[in-house]
Amino acid sequence: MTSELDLRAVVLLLGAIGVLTSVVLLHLWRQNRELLPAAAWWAAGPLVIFVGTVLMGLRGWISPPVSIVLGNGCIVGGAALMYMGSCRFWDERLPRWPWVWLGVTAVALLLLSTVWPHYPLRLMIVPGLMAVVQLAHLQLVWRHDRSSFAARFLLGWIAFSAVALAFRSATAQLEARDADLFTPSVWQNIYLGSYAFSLLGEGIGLVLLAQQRLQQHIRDLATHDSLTGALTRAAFWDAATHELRRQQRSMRPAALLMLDLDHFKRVNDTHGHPTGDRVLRDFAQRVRRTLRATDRFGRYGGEEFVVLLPDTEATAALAIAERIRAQPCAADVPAYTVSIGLTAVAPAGADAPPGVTLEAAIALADAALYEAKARGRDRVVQAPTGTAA
Ligand SMILES: Nc1nc2c(ncn2[C@@H]2O[C@H](COP(=O)(O)OP(=O)(O)OP(=O)(O)O)[C@@H](O)[C@H]2O)c(=O)[nH]1
Repeated sequence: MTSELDLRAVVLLLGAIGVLTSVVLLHLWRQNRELLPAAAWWAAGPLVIFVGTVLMGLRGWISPPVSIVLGNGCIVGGAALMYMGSCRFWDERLPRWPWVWLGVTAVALLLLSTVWPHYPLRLMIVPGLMAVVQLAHLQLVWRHDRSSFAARFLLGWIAFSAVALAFRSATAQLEARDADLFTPSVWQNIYLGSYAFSLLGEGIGLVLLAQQRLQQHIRDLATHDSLTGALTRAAFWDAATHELRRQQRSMRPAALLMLDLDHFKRVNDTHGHPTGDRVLRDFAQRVRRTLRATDRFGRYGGEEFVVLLPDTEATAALAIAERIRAQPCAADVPAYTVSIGLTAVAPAGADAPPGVTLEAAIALADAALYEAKARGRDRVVQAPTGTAA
């Protein structure tokens, strides 16, 4: 088994896998620069690893410092770039000084090993350092996503490579001092084979992760209003109908709010349409700040919004509506006010009769909103209870 594999060819094959991965990731980045800046880092990683494998493949033809120090440096650096890509992907700070010191120490030890050849030492340092990078990467992905298929796939491959690298580092002392990367051994075959596979698996995992984010973005575009980020009318309708049925089945209360900015036409006419847009965005932020994650917030049309509050009694809903109304607006937009109509959607058998539909609830909240406008605006009006039939 030891002599059947040409290890130089395996190392170059590993680099070629890196290039393929890199081309796909680079393509993803070029198509979606704004959304996937991380893909540039991810693409750079395997490319740098490829350079490293070429430098190492040229061992014997180029000087040892270039082949050993730069080659190994590129391989560790490539893995670090992929890790940094994931930091960018989840908006985490890039790793700082401890990593620089670790890298500097490793380069110094590798330089030393070119004048004082000691293969086991080198073998301990390089896979050891890469295992540390992979463990950090593993921990990062684990913290952000361990439920999606893409993340699980990636986690599996990173874990596999971390184990292979740690194992190689731990068994380094079994090698002869004057051996080198291409000295055939069972461990070397297993190690290089595993690393090539894990690089491919990791690359596929990163592509899947990027694709998952793109899909999510497309889904968001279809269901969210691009100006305010609130659900579109159709998406709100679907979500709220589903939620309302659930509330009614489990006999829990809910409330519905219709919100309309006051004299919004005047804002547009006085300050211009772009300022009107900023007001709408500010208002949407104001509402979101007040709501819980389970509440549904949609743009019903123009400057009219709608909110469904599950598990909320009328008195609590009134307090929430008041909080939205009374919140100060941002300093960079003209002052504006809002009128809110509210209706309680009580469970069957309580205030409201069974089977209150979303349509009926909206009609009630809308009537209350009309009342709020008629009474002078900038206020919350609750629809009379027991009228949701
Ligand atoms: N800037 C901006 N304006 C919008 C948008 N959608 C609707 N509008 C404007 O919102 C205004 C709504 O005006 P009206 O329906 O008369 O209501 P209002 O002036 O708020 O008066 P009341 O509701 O009675 O207080 C119109 O001038 C629309 O052009 C938008 O996306 N951006």
